[in-house]
Amino acid sequence: MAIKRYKITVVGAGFTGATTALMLAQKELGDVVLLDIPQMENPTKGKALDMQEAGPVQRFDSHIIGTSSYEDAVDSDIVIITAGIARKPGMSRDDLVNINAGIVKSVCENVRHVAPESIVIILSNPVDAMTYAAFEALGFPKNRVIGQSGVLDTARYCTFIAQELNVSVEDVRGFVIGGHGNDMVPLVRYSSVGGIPIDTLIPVDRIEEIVKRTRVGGGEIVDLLGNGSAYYAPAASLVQMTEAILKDKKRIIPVIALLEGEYGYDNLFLGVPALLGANGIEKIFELELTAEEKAALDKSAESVRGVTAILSK
Ligand SMILES: NC(=O)C1=CN([C@@H]2O[C@H](COP(=O)(O)OP(=O)(O)OC[C@H]3O[C@@H](n4cnc5c(N)ncnc54)[C@H](O)[C@@H]3O)[C@@H](O)[C@H]2O)C=CC1
Ligand SMILES: O=C([O-])CC(=O)C(=O)O
Repeated sequence: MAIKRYKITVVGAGFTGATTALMLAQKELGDVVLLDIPQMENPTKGKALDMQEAGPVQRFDSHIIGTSSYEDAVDSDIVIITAGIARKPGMSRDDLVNINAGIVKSVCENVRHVAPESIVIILSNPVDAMTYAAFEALGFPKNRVIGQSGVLDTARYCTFIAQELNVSVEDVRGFVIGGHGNDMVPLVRYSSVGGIPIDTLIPVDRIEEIVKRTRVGGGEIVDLLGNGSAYYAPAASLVQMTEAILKDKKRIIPVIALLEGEYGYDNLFLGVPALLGANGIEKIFELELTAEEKAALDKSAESVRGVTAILSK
């Protein structure tokens, strides 16, 4: 019986990339290729070897290698792109657009050649625009180019709801859609705890606080860290998306997808609820929105469109 070992390449071996690689191995989702620039080859090899040596203790058999050669990424099933600069306190994600667009495009040129059948997940910021840049550079069908923001933003939102009510995070459900910026749209009406709508459990002013804190959740961590941005929850989010695809789980989670008319937007990558399975994005769900929710989404879409437009300048 031939059992396939999946190959997952993580480009960028910094905080998010290295954490993702370890979490992927811990879950034995496949063999992991951790890839960074030639100047970082030895540290990348060192991180990979260190992770590999956790295998006997944590009982995983995934192979992890560190490299700067795209030859090692040949025929990857999934490629996760975390390459790029992270923001520092006082910066917005959008400030990274020019430098990270160059990096993401050059990474995608390589990925296109060595792993033409792969499904690519982008993390680099500003991630909505970077997913657009990746889509153009890869030339892959839209179902195979996916950005990560909604899993993370929803995780933050659910964390705050669970803390507010002192209940298990396992029972909290919610959705954050829109762009990965301060205009993102946590959908209170679609949020529940143990099936009970949160607006019957939490006072309006407290819900507003939770929504506000979610919107600046990345900035809260940036300010605390002082010299970089979040990586544990972002890595966990990438791993959840990878697992949904490799196990063909048909999970419904918010991801950044190319919209071609959905929600009234065209030619725009934006966070929306989607079905993730073996073919990547298998379906986009169009939720019914109130006028207020749609206005909030329009505002978020507008700011993503503004940053994405910088790419063609
Ligand atoms: N979408 C999201 O929800 C999130 C996005 N991010 C973004 O992810 C990116 C990475 O963040 P961190 O890992 O914390 O940064 P980091 O600075 O720790 O790591 C970035 C790595 O990318 C590498 N790199 C740069 N150019 C490269 C190239 N051409 N090819 C391969 N590797 C290259 C660097 O050498 C470095 O090791 C940032 O842009 C950050 O803003 C971070 C967290 C969440
Ligand atoms: O805030 C940042 O720059 C990193 C990120 O996207 C997040 O943690 O949400």
